[in-house]
Amino acid sequence: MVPYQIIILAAGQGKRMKAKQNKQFISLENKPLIVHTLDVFYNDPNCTLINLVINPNEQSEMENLLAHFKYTNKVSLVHGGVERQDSVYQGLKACASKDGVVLIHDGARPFVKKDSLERLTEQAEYIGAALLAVPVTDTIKRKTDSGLTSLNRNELWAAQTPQAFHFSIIEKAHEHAKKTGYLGTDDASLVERLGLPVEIVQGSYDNIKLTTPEDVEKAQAILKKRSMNKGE
Ligand SMILES: Nc1ccn([C@@H]2O[C@H](COP(=O)(O)OP(=O)(O)OP(=O)(O)O)[C@@H](O)[C@H]2O)c(=O)n1
Ligand SMILES: C[C@](O)(CO)[C@H](O)COP(=O)(O)O
Repeated sequence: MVPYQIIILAAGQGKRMKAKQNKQFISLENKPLIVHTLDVFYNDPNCTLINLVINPNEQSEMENLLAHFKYTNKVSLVHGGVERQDSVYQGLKACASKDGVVLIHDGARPFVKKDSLERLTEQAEYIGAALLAVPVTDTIKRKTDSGLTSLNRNELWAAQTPQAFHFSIIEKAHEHAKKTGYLGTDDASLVERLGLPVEIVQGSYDNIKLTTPEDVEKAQAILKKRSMNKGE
């Protein structure tokens, strides 16, 4: 059992979702998406602090939501930045402890499983950096001006979140990325650039990120499957 702090990112605009509001407020089985995500960590005794990174324009909406769903402790609101990486940086700066293991997670991934979390935090504590990922099932092509090449699928993994780090490692990785002007699409890539080891922990194909409208239907199907399994 590894105690951890977590940064949950909810400060994006959800443009690809094409919804009227930030996708974090989309209702799934009568609960906003971000509440499904928060519940996983709020109810985990190993989670000591949640820095929920938000868009400053949504401060009162988020405060109302936290009050309505009775998050009475361990959740703090932090203002995010323009890019995902800026939001993570703000979340790191707001962490109460600069020690131990810190997780970084997309608010738009509500289906992370408890056993994945346990394996992830153990690896992060041991190695220094770890992420959930699943083997790629499609054949991936690289297209450049000189034509197509096919990548070796046996070596390819689709990165997910949470990603977990010793605080000092991810802090250093973000400072280095800032200094060198590197903008990554995930946090593990910032640690890779320092030349430090990062371990993959196999996650679940259900740990989807809700990105496009089609993902809402997938999420509803996952929730339905879960409630049927509970009733067995
Ligand atoms: N400046 C940003 C950009 C993204 N995120 C968060 O990072 C997660 C992953 O990003 P993505 O799925 O791309 O969300 P959005 O940026 O909201 O979506 P889009 O790119 O379609 O606008 C989301 O939970 C999103 O809220 C964030 O906190 N701050
Ligand atoms: C971090 C991430 O979820 C790993 O798959 C992903 O890279 C986020 O990318 P996005 O473009 O911000 O959705």
